[in-house]
This record gives sequence, C-alpha cells and structure tokens, in this order.
Amino acid sequence: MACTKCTTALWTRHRLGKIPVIPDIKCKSPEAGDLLRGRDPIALAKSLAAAGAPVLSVVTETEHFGGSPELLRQIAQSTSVPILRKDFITTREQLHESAEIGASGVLLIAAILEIEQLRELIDEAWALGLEPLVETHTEAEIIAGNELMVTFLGINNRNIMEWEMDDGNVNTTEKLAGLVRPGALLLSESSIASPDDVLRATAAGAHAVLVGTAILRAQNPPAFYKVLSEAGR
Ligand SMILES: O=P(O)(O)OC[C@@H](O)[C@@H](O)c1c[nH]c2ccccc12
Repeated sequence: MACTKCTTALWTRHRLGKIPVIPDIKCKSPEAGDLLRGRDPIALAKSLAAAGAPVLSVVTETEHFGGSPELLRQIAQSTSVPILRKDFITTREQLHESAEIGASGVLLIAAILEIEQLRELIDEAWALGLEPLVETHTEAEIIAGNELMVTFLGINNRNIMEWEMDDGNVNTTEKLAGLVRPGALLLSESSIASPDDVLRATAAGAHAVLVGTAILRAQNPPAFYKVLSEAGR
C-alpha cells in the first residue's frame, strides 16, 4: 500500500477550509545564518506539532543547512506527525536511509535530477513507503512533473540552485501554479513571511504552504505558526 500520510493530512486540513502550513525545521541557512539561536530543534518541532502542524519538514543537509539524518530520527521519534525529509536526494541509498530514520515523505528536487532519474526515485520512494514531493521552480520542471503524474508537487519560490541567496517571491507561485495538473496537491515553498503571503499563495492555487525562516525567526514560533495558519480568518 502506498504511503500517503503527508498528503492525506494536508488534504484533510484543506477540505475543512483551513490552510495547511508545514513548518520547516532548518538549523541554519546560507541567507539567514543561525536559525536555532541556542534552541533545541526537537523541542521546537514538538511545539509546532502541538500548535497544529499537519506535517513537519526537517532539512537534513548538513553543510549549508546544519541538519542531519540523526536530527530527523529524533524528531520522528518524539512526535506522531508525518515527517518530510528535505535534502538533496539523488540516490536510492538516500531513500533507504530516509525510510530507516522514520521519514514519511521525501523531497525530490527536479532541478538536480534527470527526468529518468526522477522517475526511478519516485517509484523507489513509493516502494519504500515514502511519499515523494517533487520540487519545481520553472515551467519546464512543472511540465515534467505533470508527465510523471506527480501527486504532490512543490513550487519553490526561491532558486535552490543559488542556495537560497536569491530573493524569493510568491510571484513565482502566482506565475506557475496554473500549469500544475489538476489533482496534484500543490505546495508553495520558501520566502513566505506573513499571512498576506499565505493568502497570495493559496489564492494562486496552492493547497498548502511550507514556511521555514519566518517561523524560526519569530519571537514565539508556535504563536506565529498559528497566525499563519489562520490567515484570512
Ligand atoms: O526558509 P524559507 O524561505 O521559508 O524556505 C523553506 C524551504 O522552502 C527551504 O528551506 C527549502 C526548499 N527546498 C529546499 C531543499 C533543500 C533545503 C532547503 C529547502
């Protein structure tokens, strides 16, 4: 049986008329620097799950983002919310590792994969009980995703190939959302910082949004999480 824990939790929230917001636990970033400021990422993840997050995303890449597979394992063990692994996955071994550390979903970045490689990793992810999220940033990548009948598709508002040093903007979602095949769950990712950004992304057609930096920079992350998820109410 295919594991659809991530999208099931997101669709459920969406059908209730709420905006599903996925917090992204990222220890540091090339643009923002240290994002933890001495806080415990596991406690932070738990507080965001308690604030109502339907899914948690954990960046496990070490060099640029300060994460690790071990961090994801510990977060997965301390909450019952499905966990999405964000990393630069290019091999089957990384998918096996993702399943082993307790991820429910995995990010596959279209920009770093050949289409055949993407197809193989999508199939392998499903076979391992992992739900693939295909991340795109261009029209061509969305068209490739549609051809592969992707069920969970992300539009990254930033260009990940620039290590998030570019100014991301929800404009990217506004420009590209209409190209995504109907039926896919569309996630708008990156540079979402206010309830207004959340509303722009959802008005453009995103079913859910993923927010890292703005939540981690907030004075009170769970309180700010709630402000974002109640945008427009
Ligand atoms: O911090 P932001 O701007 O809210 O962005 C979160 C997320 O989209 C970003 O961390 C991200 C998107 N794709 C990635 C791939 C790998 C690592 C990180 C990412």
